[in-house]
Amino acid sequence: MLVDKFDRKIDYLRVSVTQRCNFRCQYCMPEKPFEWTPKEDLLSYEQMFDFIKVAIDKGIKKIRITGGEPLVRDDLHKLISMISSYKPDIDLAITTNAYLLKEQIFKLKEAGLKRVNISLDSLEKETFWYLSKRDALQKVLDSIEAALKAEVKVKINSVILKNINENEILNLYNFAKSKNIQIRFIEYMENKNAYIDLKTVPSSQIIETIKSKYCLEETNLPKSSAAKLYKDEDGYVFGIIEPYDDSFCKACNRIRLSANGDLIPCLYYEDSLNIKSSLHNKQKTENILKQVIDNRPEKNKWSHNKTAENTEISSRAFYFTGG
Ligand SMILES: Nc1nc2c(ncn2[C@@H]2O[C@H](COP(=O)(O)OP(=O)(O)OP(=O)(O)O)[C@@H](O)[C@H]2O)c(=O)[nH]1
Ligand SMILES: C[S@@+](CC[C@H](N)C(=O)[O-])C[C@H]1O[C@@H](n2cnc3c(N)ncnc32)[C@H](O)[C@@H]1O
Ligand code: SF4
Ligand code: SF4
Repeated sequence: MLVDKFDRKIDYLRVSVTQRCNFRCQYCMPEKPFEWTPKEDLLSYEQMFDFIKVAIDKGIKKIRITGGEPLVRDDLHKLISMISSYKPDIDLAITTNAYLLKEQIFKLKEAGLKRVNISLDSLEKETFWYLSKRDALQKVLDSIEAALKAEVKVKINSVILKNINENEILNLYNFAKSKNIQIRFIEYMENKNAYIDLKTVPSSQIIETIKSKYCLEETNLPKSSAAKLYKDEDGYVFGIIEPYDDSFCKACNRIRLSANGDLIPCLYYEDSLNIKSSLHNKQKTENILKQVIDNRPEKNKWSHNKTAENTEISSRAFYFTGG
């Protein structure tokens, strides 16, 4: 079992398989090209799997494949299949913008994928384009249908931004509710790769907006993710993710592997150790894993510094860490 020095059990690994993406979401990536890690520095699937086996043997029970956009690697089903053959009962999921999901979902499901979290920030064609710089809404909606048809468990993630899609909170809510999909609204997290004029919509405003139509209560459902869960009067459950809040750090169970082999102890700290050169040696890989877990901070950097002039802006790119 993997336990850090704050007595938190680590059983969730997020693996980023690429930094590249077919979208340019304003809150995540600059529009102009920038430097990617050279191809030769990226891990192959075999190398990722070498690490994943060690992690599973040490107690990892949930693996999420992310990116960049994981489905730009159109052979992703191969990695899914390696993991699922090694540990069939693992909670195996991906986080995706879903642009390429419809054509891959059956292969992925067959390979052992159990869940998919889909990013969907707008149901309006123009706003979708404005946010992601791609005319892709219909393809994403078709992919959602395809995933439901394939009977893969779906969640939706929506980042809500001031004056951009804050008017769509209820539409997104009703859309997800009508399909019985859990939606999680995410507070925008400032970072150096995002467009500068973006402003977050606080979770309190999101809740108030939903309360204007529905009666809500906070739930006592078991929490395995960063989301606070609420239930409306019809029993529909949705979530709010407040990245600046540190309350879920107390139960944080996750570490991250980047596409170039950086093992990252916490989303909000710059520290990491690269495992690439150790992968041929199981003992060395285990040692690095242990070191990274020993190095996990108690909580995120912004815990006591939430006012504007004190707040640090993360220079870590979401498309690098996988979110
Ligand atoms: N602060 C913080 N935010 C996180 C962390 N992990 C995920 N998030 C945020 O939650 C968002 C959604 O994450 P997902 O990729 O859907 O994964 P998840 O929430 O673990 O998904 P489930 O396994 O379905 O609960 C990410 O984009 C991040 O904004 C974390 O460790 N710390
Ligand atoms: C980095 S993306 C990678 C996976 C995939 N490309 C996708 O968009 O779902 C993972 C998650 O991070 C979220 N994200 C990216 N930048 C963010 C930011 N600045 N603040 C909050 N969430 C962010 C996205 O909305 C997405 O749900
Ligand atoms: S949030 Fe996901 S889809 Fe959007 S640019 Fe970042 S990696 Fe790509
Ligand atoms: S901020 Fe760090 S410690 Fe807190 S939940 Fe995220 S990864 Fe875990």
